[in-house]
Amino acid sequence: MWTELSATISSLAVAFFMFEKYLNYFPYTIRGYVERNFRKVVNFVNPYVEISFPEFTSERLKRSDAFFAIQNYLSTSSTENARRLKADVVKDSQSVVLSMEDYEEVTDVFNGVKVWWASGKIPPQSQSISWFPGSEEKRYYKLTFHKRYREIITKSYVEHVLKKGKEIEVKNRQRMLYTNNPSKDWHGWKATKWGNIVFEHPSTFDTLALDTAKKEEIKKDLIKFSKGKDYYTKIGKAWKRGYLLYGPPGTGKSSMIAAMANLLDYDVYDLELTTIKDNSELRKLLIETKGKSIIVIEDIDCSLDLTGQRKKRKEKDDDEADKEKDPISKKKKEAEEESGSKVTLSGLLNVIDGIWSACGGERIIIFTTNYVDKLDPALIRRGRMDKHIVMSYCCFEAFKVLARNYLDIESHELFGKIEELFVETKMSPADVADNLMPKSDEQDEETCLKRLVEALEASKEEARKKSEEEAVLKTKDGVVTEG
Ligand SMILES: Nc1ncnc2c1ncn2[C@@H]1O[C@H](COP(=O)(O)OP(=O)(O)OP(=O)(O)O)[C@@H](O)[C@H]1O
Ligand SMILES: [Mg+2]
Repeated sequence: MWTELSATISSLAVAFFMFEKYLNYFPYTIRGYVERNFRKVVNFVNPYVEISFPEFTSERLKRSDAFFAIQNYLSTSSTENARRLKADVVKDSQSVVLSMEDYEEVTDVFNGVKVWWASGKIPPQSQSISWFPGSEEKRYYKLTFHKRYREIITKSYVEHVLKKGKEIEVKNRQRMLYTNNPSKDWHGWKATKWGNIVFEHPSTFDTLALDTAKKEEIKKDLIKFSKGKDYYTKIGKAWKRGYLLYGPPGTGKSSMIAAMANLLDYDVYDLELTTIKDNSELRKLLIETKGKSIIVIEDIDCSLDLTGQRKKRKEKDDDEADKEKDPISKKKKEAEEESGSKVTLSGLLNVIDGIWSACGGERIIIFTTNYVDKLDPALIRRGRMDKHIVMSYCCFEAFKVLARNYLDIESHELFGKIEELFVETKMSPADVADNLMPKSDEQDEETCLKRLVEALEASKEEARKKSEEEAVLKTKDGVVTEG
């Protein structure tokens, strides 16, 4: 009896295999009918359940996130099992990610339950000629398991696969630096609002010359934020954080942004406000940004006249009536409006923490400026710009980081003199770095350090002269007023 039963099962398996394989050769009109009835018979004896995950969801153009998560998940297990693999080169040709070829099958075990994954594709139904090769093919993954484990597989296993797949995607993804395209280029074939290139800035917190305690504080703040999804939900706040970086030129504001992106593995969106026409365009741009990203507006004080906008508007209202009457000033006003950006302070505030800002989550917004006093207080209040970081002139501790990075030295006899000079002189880390950098093979550390000492002394002398001149001017002023 057993022999007979096993023979029946194997013939059924063979029949099923043949059926699946040759189904496509049936005439299209009767294919559905044959398949339906055959499946009825098979389902009666087949104890296995199948779930398929198609590449495209119902909206034809949107690729399914689940499909990619599964692809990534299977890339780890399939490399050991599958015989035919596909290779994808990621991270600037540095590593290869392998995934299953079409019609391959691999097994996986979850909590002692065995499942089968197979990949396949449905060939195009129509014989149309397409500009995009392969665009009509519909690929899918098929998960097969015993119906006894339906509960555990549909509830826990699928969730586990999607989660792990997303984690792998984050690890493998190439980070991007985006910048907004002018809105006149937003239309047409394949037009996108953001242009992108691979983000490869080498700056890290280790190479950043900054007070150690401050560096650690910023790092902790960033890591706490990146892990804070549940916390932000609990307190009812959008998962985003604003940083304001301010300080004189060359003090490392841009380098700090790159270091932050490298620490958290985030993409960077460099937002150029001057090319955005109005508030609604600004909002559209923001909606198109992805999570795990840093949105940067550099030199916010120069980007737009956001500083005095509120005040100006008030003044404007007063003499609006007079100007409207004058045709020349009306024309001028129109021309100004056409050429310039109409992004307003309130538009920007809305984007940072209005109702729209919550779309997506896990975003850091950074403003940089050289003149913090010029900014409207509303723009930088806590809650909008949660953390204000001042980047100041180089101190001795910051110098030691630069000396280690640029010259590979921890100490030198000139360090004592340099420490003294730093107390009295203001020099940006960019200038210090420039002096420390050997300009030819002949220049050793001694030469570079001496050059720095000379530069510091020159700067000290200059500062002394300047303060003397100011003192003279002040006394003169005093004499004049008294006189
Ligand atoms: N704190 C720093 N640590 C390490 N390198 C620095 C630091 N500050 C400046 N540099 C060096 O100086 C160069 C200029 O720095 P960066 O562009 O970050 O300055 P910035 O503050 O953004 O200046 P700006 O206000 O003009 O935009 C960088 O290439 C970097 O090598
Ligand atoms: Mg900069």
